[in-house]
Amino acid sequence: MVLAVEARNLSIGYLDEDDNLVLVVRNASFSVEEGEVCCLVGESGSGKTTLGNSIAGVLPPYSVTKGLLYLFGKLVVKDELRFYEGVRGRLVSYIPQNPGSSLSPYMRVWDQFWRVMKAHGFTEETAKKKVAEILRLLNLKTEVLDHYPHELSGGMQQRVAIGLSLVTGAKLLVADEPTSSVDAHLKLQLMRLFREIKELYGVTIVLITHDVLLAGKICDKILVMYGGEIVEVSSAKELLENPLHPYTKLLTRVVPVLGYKKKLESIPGEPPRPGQVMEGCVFYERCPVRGDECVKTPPAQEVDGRVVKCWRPLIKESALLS
Ligand SMILES: Nc1ncnc2c1ncn2[C@@H]1O[C@H](COP(=O)(O)OP(=O)(O)OP(=O)(O)O)[C@@H](O)[C@H]1O
Repeated sequence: MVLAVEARNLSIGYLDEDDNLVLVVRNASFSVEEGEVCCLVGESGSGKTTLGNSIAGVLPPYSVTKGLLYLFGKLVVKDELRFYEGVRGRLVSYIPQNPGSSLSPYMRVWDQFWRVMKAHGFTEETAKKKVAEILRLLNLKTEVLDHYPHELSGGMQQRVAIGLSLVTGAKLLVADEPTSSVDAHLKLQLMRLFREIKELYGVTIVLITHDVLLAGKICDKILVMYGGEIVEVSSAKELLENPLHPYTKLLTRVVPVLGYKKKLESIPGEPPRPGQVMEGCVFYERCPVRGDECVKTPPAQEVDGRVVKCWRPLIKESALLS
């Protein structure tokens, strides 16, 4: 089994105006197998983008890293040292939050493909073939190649940007909230597209989303983040059918379901502030099943091949949560 991503005690932070280190990802240890579609889910500010950026090699230079990160066995983060040279584009491609805005407004679509592909050693003939294949997959007509991005709809721009991330042949795609700027119907289509991409090209995909139900529809594995920590890692099916962490359970109730009238609930209380020093469990303040032991930091424990960071995993449905 090849691991596309392996993180060991990875922490990431930024320096605040007083030069204090604010950790926004803490001690993340997880792996993503080659060919898996893995989603990072969690509320806004939980550290998903920062963790995704570390995998994609797009962390800002002023960020601070600790711990280890490997991509396909290649060490890319070793504490404060980073080794992304030759990795971005070749091993990993990044699709930003608003992919359309990553396109150059001054170049026709074909020129944008050609610029990238030329740099990766394609001839014009092989590039044209490859682009035609990718456009078919993305359900785009070849006419888009003659257009400037502003002449295309937002959804088309998004698919062009996804196409650009595929042409270099990277083995790992990281997409940050790729569905944030499209309507609910297109969301599912776009997420399914990622699955098709995985099936056709065998790439590993890391998707960042706050929508755990959407994640459940297309992912193999879900990592749930809360307050900078990974609190649960599970297969998508098991996580939705039987969430182990109380936070995961609550998270599945706050997302609207397309086509169903469902009363939405919110999770009472506020998530921790970035850098807030916490004793004990990171979810303590908002947890409906907390107990005395939760003032101590829970270890990441394995339950039936899943990982949960909680003293009181919901192995049985808790009466307090129903
Ligand atoms: N470049 C940066 N410089 C300083 N602080 C940052 C930077 N990027 C993110 N942060 C801070 O790190 C914390 C985690 O942010 P991050 O964007 O990783 O979370 P997220 O879960 O992806 O949230 P969202 O869904 O809103 O994007 C936030 O408090 C944010 O303000």
